[in-house]
Amino acid sequence: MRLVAIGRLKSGPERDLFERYAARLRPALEVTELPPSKGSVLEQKRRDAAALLGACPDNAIVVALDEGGKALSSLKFAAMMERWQDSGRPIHFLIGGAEGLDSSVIERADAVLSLGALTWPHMLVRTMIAEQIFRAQAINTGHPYHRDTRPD
Ligand SMILES: C[S@@+](CC[C@H](N)C(=O)[O-])C[C@H]1O[C@@H](n2cnc3c(N)ncnc32)[C@H](O)[C@@H]1O
Repeated sequence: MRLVAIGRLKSGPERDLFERYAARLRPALEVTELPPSKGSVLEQKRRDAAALLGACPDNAIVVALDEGGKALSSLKFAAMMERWQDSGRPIHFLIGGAEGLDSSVIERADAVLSLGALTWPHMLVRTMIAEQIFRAQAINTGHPYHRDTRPD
């Protein structure tokens, strides 16, 4: 399982929080950080997209993080994670840079996931997806970390 992101997560509280969740994940969540590209907005998006997709093997399940994607419940995300893991294919989560994801990434993606309609900075997106993967793991193993106690 791999997270591929544009930009570097520097030492500090954001990185500590990401690592707190990432350390709990089985299989491990490897991280590939790619340098932000230069050029016009369009060029940056295209170059970032080429780098992001270039980091994914052909058989990868590509999960693009984009605010325009599908906002799933944690239970639905957990069910998808279980299916993806059962497929035996490597799962790659993709996070865009300052200019967001190019349409070529959205087209290649097996799933486009939204963490809500708000735009989040990439370092928070990393932590949020790591936490949701951990939550999915807890749901799929019956661990009490996830309490499904909302009203019907
Ligand atoms: C700072 S945001 C980029 C914003 C960019 N201007 C745009 O319009 O997409 C950096 C990356 O974080 C991720 N991201 C930000 N907000 C998100 C959300 N609500 N849901 C899912 N991913 C999000 C996306 O991968 C995005 O490319």
